[in-house]
Amino acid sequence: MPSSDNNNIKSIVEFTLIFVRSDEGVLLGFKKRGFGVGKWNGFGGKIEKGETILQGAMRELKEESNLTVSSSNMIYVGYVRYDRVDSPQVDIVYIFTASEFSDSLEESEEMAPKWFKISEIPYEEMWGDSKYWLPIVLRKKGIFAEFLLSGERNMVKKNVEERDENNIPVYGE
Ligand SMILES: CNc1ncnc2c1ncn2[C@@H]1O[C@H](COP(=O)(O)OP(=O)(O)OP(=O)(O)O)[C@@H](O)[C@H]1O
Repeated sequence: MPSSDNNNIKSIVEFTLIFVRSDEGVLLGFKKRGFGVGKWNGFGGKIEKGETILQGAMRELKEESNLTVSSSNMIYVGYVRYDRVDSPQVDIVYIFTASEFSDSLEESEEMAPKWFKISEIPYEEMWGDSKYWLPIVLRKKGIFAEFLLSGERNMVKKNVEERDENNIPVYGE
């Protein structure tokens, strides 16, 4: 039976996000403009038409920090799904880590990069959901997380699952 309940029709927007690790800790960027301005986050952005998720993640890291990570050093750890009660847009954010990289760190027009010790990550100056799942990623575990948001960014519901390496979630499966 065809349905007139359009609340379940969602438009998916896919993003990438990478957390680069080194002896100095984890690399975050301070967002200087656009979505998330004034917050610290990993590096990433929208996946463009014609590129793979992996290519998108590598391109955004390069654009925003000048670092290069080869595809074999990109580690996919899972994804975070953001649904909204008041909008049909669902954001899927594919999360990567890497600890091998080349080229020098540079500030970009979008991001000011800085290394943080794990114990000094500024969760209060990041998106509010990060504190629920980033610690899991930094313990080298897989992640599946879903958040239901309303209004400006109130969290209505959350589900955060730590995953083993043989159970990393793939969106759409
Ligand atoms: C509720 N939903 C969300 N909550 C928290 N973080 C989210 C998110 N949805 C996307 N993200 C991340 O935020 C950055 C967007 O960056 P954003 O500047 O929009 O992307 P991109 O560089 O492609 O922008 P331009 O369109 O080129 O300006 C990028 O790291 C992406 O992973």
